[in-house]
Amino acid sequence: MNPRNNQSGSEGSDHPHDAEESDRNLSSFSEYIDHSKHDPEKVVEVSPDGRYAKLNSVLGKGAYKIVYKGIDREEGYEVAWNCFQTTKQEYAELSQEVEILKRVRHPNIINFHDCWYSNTEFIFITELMTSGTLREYIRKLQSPNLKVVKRWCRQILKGLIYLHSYDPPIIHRDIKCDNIFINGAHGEVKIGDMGTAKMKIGKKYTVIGTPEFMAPEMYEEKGYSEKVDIYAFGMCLLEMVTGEYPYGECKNAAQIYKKVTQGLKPDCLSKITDPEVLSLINHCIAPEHERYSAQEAIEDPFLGVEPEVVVLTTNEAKNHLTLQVVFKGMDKLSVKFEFNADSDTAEEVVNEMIVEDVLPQRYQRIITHDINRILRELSGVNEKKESPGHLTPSSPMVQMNQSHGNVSPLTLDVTSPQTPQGATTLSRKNSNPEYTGEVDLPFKEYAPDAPIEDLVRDTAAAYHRGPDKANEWLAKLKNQDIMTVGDLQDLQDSDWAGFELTVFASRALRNRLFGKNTKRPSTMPADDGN
Ligand SMILES: Nc1ncnc2c1ncn2[C@@H]1O[C@H](COP(=O)(O)OP(=O)(O)OP(=O)(O)O)[C@@H](O)[C@H]1O
Repeated sequence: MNPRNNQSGSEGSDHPHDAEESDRNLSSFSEYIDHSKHDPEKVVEVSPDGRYAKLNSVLGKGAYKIVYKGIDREEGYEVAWNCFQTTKQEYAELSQEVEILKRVRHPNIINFHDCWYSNTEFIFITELMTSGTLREYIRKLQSPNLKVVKRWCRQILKGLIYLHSYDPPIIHRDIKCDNIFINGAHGEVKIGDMGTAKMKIGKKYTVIGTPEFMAPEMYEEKGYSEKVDIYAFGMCLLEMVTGEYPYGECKNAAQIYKKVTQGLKPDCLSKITDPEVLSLINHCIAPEHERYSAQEAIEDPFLGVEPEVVVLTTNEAKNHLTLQVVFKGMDKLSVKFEFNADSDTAEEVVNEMIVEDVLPQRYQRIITHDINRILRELSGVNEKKESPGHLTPSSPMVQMNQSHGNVSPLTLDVTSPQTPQGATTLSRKNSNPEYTGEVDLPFKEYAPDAPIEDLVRDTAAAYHRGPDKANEWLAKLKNQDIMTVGDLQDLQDSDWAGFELTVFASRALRNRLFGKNTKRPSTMPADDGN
C-alpha cells in the first residue's frame, strides 16, 4: 500500500503535491499517472471512518455487484470491498438485515464487517477469500475426489446449520457453487454472498435465486422455508461430483422452470454411480416435506459423521464409567453419560437414549457395539492388572482419566443434535451461542413442598425434552403418589426403580435434584469430584 495515497474519500487521490514528490522518482508526471492507474495497490477510496481502504484491484464482478480488494487499516488485513448499486431508500430499508449480518459469525460463513452508503452505492466490507469460488475449483480439478467433496459438504452444511439455527432461521436463498468460496492453503470453505438476497428482492428482479438451484416452492410464490437452501446444496453436490451445471440441458430459465415444477430431475443426476452420493442428493432435492434439514444432511452416511464412544473417567474398580459419544466430523457434538458396569447393559442404556431422543436410532448398533468393546477391554485390563504394559496408544483406555473412588451415577450431560430452544426474534435456537457442546446443569434448590411439576418441567426443559416427555415422567411419578419435590428427596436409591422411568429420565431428575458434586442422599456413593 502506498501511504501517499491514503487520503480520506479520495477517488484517485492524485494531489498535485504527490505528483511533485513523485517527479523525483519518475521520469514524467504522465508516466506516474499511467503507472498509478494500473497499480493494484493504489488506494482509490477510503471508508467514512477511515478504517477501510479500497484498492485499485477488482476481485470479480457479478450480476449485481463489483468486488474490489481492500485493506482494513486498523487490523492490517486484506478485505473484500463490495459495491452494490442501490437507492438510499432501499439502503435504509435494509438496516435491519444489516444488523443481522453483522451478528452472523461462523467459521464457514464469510464475515460481514461494516457497511455504509455512498454515491448511489451500498458499500460493504467482508472477509476476503483468496482462492476463488467452489465453481472455479471444480472446473480446475475436473472431478474432485470424494474425500475432498465430503470435506466441502461438511463445511457448507455446518454453515447452514448455523444460519438455520437462528429463530427465525436465516435463509441464504442463493446457495450455489459460485457463492461458496475457498481459502486455498487449508481448503477452508465459506458461504458468501450473504444477505444480498433481500437486496435483490428490493431491486425487483424477477428471479431471486439462480434458476438451476431454486427449489420448486420458490417458483410457486406460496412462501418457503430454510429448506430451499438444502435443495440448493443438493444441486451444488451434484455439480461437485459431475462437474456439470445442473439442468445444463435446458436452454433458458423458462425450460428449467418447466422441468423443476414438473418434478423432473436434472439429466446429470443419472451420471452418478455412487449410491451414497445419489441417496444424499435425492434426500436434499426431495419435495419440501420430505427433504433433509441441514442437520440430517450432515448426519447422512455419505458424510460419515460416525459416532465413537470414548471413556472419560473411571473408578479404580472400573465399574463406574463416564462415557461420551462423540460424533466425528461434528465439532463439539457429544452425549456424555454415566455407566455402571454392574447394573447397566450397553443395549439398555443405548436403547433408552434412543427412546428419549438423545441419540438417533440409526446409531444404535454402532454405539452399543462400541460400549461393549470398551467393557470387554476394561475387563481385560482388570484381568491383566498385574501387567498393564499391554495398552496401545489407540486403546480407549489411553484416553481415560483415572479417578479414585466412585463416579456419581447421577451425572448426565447431553448435547443432542436436536436441541431446539425457542427464543426471541433473533436468538440462536441452541442455548449456547458458541455451540460449545455439553450442557452442564447445576442442581437447583427446590422447597420440599414445591409441586413435583416444577422439578419435572424444569428438568425436561433443561435437557431439551418437550412437554410430552415431561407429562410422561409426571404421570409415572404421580402414579406412585409423588406430589411434591420433598416426596422425592426422602427416597432411597432403590425406590427410584419403582417409578418405571427410563434410566435417562431418572438420572436427569436426580442430577437436577441432587447435583453432580453437591447434595446427594446418604445411600449414594461418595463423590470423588468427577
Ligand atoms: N469475499 C470475497 N473474496 C474474494 N472474492 C470475492 C468475494 N466476494 C466476491 N468475490 C468475487 O467477486 C465476484 C462477484 O461476486 P458475486 O458473485 O458475489 O456477485 P453477485 O453480483 O452478488 O453475484 P451473482 O451474479 O451470483 O448474483 C465473485 O465471483 C468473486 O470472484
